[in-house]
Amino acid sequence: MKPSVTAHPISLVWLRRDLRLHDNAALYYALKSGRPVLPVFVYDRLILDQLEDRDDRRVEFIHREIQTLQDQLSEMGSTIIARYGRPIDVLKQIVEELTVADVYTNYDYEVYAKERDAVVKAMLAEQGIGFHTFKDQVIFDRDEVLTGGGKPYTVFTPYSRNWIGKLNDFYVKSYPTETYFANFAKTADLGDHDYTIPTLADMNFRPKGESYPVPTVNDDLLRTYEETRNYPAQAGTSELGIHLRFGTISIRDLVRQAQATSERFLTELAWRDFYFQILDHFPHVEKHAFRREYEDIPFLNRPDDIERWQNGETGYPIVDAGMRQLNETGWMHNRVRLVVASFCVKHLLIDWRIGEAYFARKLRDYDLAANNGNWQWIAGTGNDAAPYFRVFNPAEQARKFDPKGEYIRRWVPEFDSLRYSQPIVDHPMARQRAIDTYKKALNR
Ligand SMILES: Cc1cc2nc3c(=O)[nH]c(=O)nc-3n(C[C@H](O)[C@H](O)[C@H](O)COP(=O)(O)OP(=O)(O)OC[C@H]3O[C@@H](n4cnc5c(N)ncnc54)[C@H](O)[C@@H]3O)c2cc1C
Repeated sequence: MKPSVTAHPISLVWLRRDLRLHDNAALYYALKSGRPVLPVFVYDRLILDQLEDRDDRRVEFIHREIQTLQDQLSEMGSTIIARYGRPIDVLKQIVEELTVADVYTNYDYEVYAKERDAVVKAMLAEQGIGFHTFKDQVIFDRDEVLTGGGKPYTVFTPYSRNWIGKLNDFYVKSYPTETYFANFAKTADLGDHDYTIPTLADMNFRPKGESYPVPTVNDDLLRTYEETRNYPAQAGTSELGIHLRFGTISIRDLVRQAQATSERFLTELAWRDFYFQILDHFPHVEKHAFRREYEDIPFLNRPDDIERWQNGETGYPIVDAGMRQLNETGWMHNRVRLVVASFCVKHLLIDWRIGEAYFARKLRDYDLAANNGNWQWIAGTGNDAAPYFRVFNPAEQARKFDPKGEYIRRWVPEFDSLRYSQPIVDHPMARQRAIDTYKKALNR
C-alpha cells in the first residue's frame, strides 16, 4: 500500500507553460472535478542543465512566478509543490507521497514535451491515475482550423482568415477558475511534506536581477500598434512575449482585448497559433527545413562571422544594434529580428539553425514554434516563406524604419566615430552570393 496522508484522493494540476491561477483550462477542470487540487511545478533538469548561461533570464522569471503562485496559494491555505528533477521522477515521487486520483495539465505542442507527457501518462496509468490534457495556450489547435480539403494550413493568409472567422465567444471566454478556488487542497490536510521551492542556487543558477515587462498592455498602445509596430526606436509593441511564453497572461484575455482595439495585433496573435500548429503537424521542422529540398544549402558557417554577428560587430549598424539589444536585454524588436536573421543567413551564409540556436539561448520570449517558424521564413526554407532571392538590404531597412538613427545610436554609441567596425561583407557581393548559392543548391 502506498503511504497515504490524505483522507481522500486529490487531483494534481501540473503547471508548465501556464503559470497562472486565472483563466487556466487544466486548473479549471481540476478544480471543478470536486477533489482537492494541488498545483505542481517541475524545474525540468533535462532542460535546465543544458542551458549555457547560469544567469538565464527565463529561469529567474519562472522562479519569480512560482514564488508568486506560492504566495497566492498560501493566502488560500494551500500550496504548490515545486521540485527540481526529471519530470517522470518528480511526479513518481509525488504520487508515492500523496494519494492522487488524477493529473490535469495543459497541452504542449513541442516534440520533447509530447514524448515527456506520453511517458508520464503511461507511468500514471500503471498506478490507475488519470492524465487529462487541455487546450490552453492557443485559441485553436490540432485540427480546429483546417483547409477546405481537411489538411493543416501551410500558408498564413488563408489560415488567419479562417482563424479570425472562427473566433467567437466560446473560444475566447475565460475559464472562471476563481469560482472554485475553495477547492484547492489545504496544506493542513496534506500532512508533513516539503513545500520549499528550490532556490536558483540549488539549481546552479544565479539571478541577473533585472526587471521584466509588465503582464498587461494598454488599449492606447494597441490602437496605434499598426502605425508604430515597425519602428524599433519607439515603444510600439506590447513586449508581452515572455508572458505569453510562460502563461503569465491568458491568451483568451489578450485576444478579447485585441478584438476591441486592433485587428493588426489580433493578426500577430494568429501568427503565434499558426506556428504552434505548424510544429504540431510537421514536427520535422524542429531540426530540418520545412521544405526538404532546402536541406542541402552549402552554408559557409565561418566561425569569425558567427562571432561577429553574435556580438553585434558586423559594421552594419542596424544589425549590430539589434544583436546588442538582444545581448543586453534578452529582447529584440521584431523588425530588427527580421533584419539580423536575414543578414545572418543570406549575407553571411550562416545556417539558419545556428542563428535560431543563438536566439533560443538569448531571447527572454524564446518559443520554439515561433522562433523556428520565423527563422525558416527568413531563410526561405519554411512553409509560406520569403522567396530565397529576397535579401533584405540592411541600409535600406535602417533608412526606412530608423530614419533618424535613434535606435542605432542607442545601442551602437560609437556608430558615428572611427572606432566603428568596417562592414564585414560588401552588400551587393553578399546578396548575389546568397542568391547564387541557393540557386545552385536548388538546381534552379
Ligand atoms: C528571426 C525571428 C525570431 C523570432 N523568435 C521568436 C520567439 O522565439 N518567440 C516569440 O514569441 N516570437 C518570436 N518572433 C516573433 C516576434 O518577433 C516576437 O513575437 C515579437 O517581437 C515579441 O515582441 P512583442 O511581445 O512586443 O510583440 P508584439 O508585436 O506586441 O506581438 C504580440 C505577440 O504576438 C506574437 N507574435 C508577434 N509576431 C509574431 C510572429 N511573427 N510569429 C509568432 N508570434 C508572433 C508574440 O507572442 C508576441 O508577443 C521571432 C521573429 C523573428 C523574425
